[in-house]
Amino acid sequence: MTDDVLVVHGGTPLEGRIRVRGAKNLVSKAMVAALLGDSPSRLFDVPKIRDVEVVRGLLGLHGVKVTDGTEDGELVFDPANVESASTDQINVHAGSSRIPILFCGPLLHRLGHAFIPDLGGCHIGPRPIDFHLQALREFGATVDKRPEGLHLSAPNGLHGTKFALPYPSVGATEQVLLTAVMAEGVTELRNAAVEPEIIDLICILQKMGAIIKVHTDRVIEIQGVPKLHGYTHRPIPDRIEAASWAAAALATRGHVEVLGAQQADMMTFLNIFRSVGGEYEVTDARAPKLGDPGQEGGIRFWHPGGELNAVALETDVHPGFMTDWQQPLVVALTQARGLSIVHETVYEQRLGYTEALNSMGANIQVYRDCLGGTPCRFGRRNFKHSAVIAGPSKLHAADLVIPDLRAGFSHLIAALAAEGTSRVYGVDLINRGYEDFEAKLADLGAHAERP
Ligand SMILES: CC(=O)N[C@H]1[C@@H](OP(=O)(O)OP(=O)(O)OC[C@H]2O[C@@H](n3ccc(=O)[nH]c3=O)[C@H](O)[C@@H]2O)O[C@H](CO)[C@@H](O)[C@@H]1O
Ligand SMILES: C=C(OP(=O)(O)O)C(=O)O
Repeated sequence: MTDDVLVVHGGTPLEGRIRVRGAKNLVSKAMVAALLGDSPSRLFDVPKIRDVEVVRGLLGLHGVKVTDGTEDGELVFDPANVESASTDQINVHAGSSRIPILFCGPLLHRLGHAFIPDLGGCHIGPRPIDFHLQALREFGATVDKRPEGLHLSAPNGLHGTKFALPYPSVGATEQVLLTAVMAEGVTELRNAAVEPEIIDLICILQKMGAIIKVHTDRVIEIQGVPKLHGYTHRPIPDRIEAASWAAAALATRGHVEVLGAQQADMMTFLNIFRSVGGEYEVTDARAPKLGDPGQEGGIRFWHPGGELNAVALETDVHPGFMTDWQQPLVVALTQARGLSIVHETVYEQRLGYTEALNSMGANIQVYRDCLGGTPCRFGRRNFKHSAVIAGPSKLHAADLVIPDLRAGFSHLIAALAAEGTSRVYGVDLINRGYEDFEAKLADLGAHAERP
């Protein structure tokens, strides 16, 4: 752990321009979808992040030939040899990723069986997969959960089903989509997740030949088809990374332009950003400002000076305030005057990082109560899932250890906003979801270096 540390000299506003590429929470699923095609697929703007490396490795173990395309960030997937791949290597740990669970449907369609190693991902709650397993069984698969992972089989193929999610789980919705598209007959999914990344995955599957209807009130209907072909796709940009840099601009009283950021995917964040007192300008390549014909699309975020305002926010499924936006933004809330309230309703244990912020001088109290407009699944279940942030607090440097991906970025922002020199340990974890973040910090004028 000693070499995995970043020395951060705080107190300098971040100023400059960075670019976000394909969304971490879509690109990895698009890669899995390529397994379903009977011809090659091309995916553009793939960020160089750990989650992509893990899925690229797993695809390779399953016989998919993954090569770099001609454009920077382009990957080409050739699934021709999946049936002949030897799968004895598959007991590889999923590492840091949650994606392996999404291989179930595609492998069952291609091979009639599958082994899925245990899952990684952020430690922000139990993160059960009961909805996934229930759905797979409803499609006709047998699922045997063992200590080393999941053993699945569907010798007679998979058939469509009617399935209602108890909670609009993103992963479980993707599990159903990736399985239903080639199942025999129609599948109706109720209470589905409808995040932008889900809709983009549906666009990819539709390009491949799938028939998917997105009805109102979170109902998705999939007509199974016997075969799918490859796709060519440029994914939606990473709205979580964009929001993370926006929060960094606010916390350090800086000005950051995020090229590639898309307003439509970030509207709830933009509303909160403005309510806190941040300023932003959407730049649209299709509607360039007068006199700036060559303008690229993106969003400029800046701290206008003066004080920030405390706000009350509740994380929720889309179109609510995304849970992954919460951790970076809270650092900016420590700088706002008054009492801010955060009610985290998606994950049970996503506020642990606030202890580190308190060790830097922040004033954050966490509660088991639902401190929000709507009671959530965690009320009276002993989970500290609400926080009150009193500000403004002057942050001072500290030694920090990163517990998970977004808390990692939150610690980075806090170190940048604090006075003095902090040491952020376990910083490599940030590479799981933020491409070239150290280079981006340098581009934005941050004073941070490896010892
Ligand atoms: C790789 C990826 O895309 N990760 C995202 C995905 O995670 P992921 O797909 O794991 O998130 P889910 O939406 O499934 O999980 C949210 C909640 O659903 C419940 N649940 C989920 C599945 C299940 O089988 N049983 C169950 O009870 C849990 O309470 C969990 O806390 O969506 C989350 C919510 O937008 C994001 O924070 C993650 O960044
Ligand atoms: C929770 C996250 O990712 P994962 O689901 O991959 O752990 C995240 O991206 O904030």
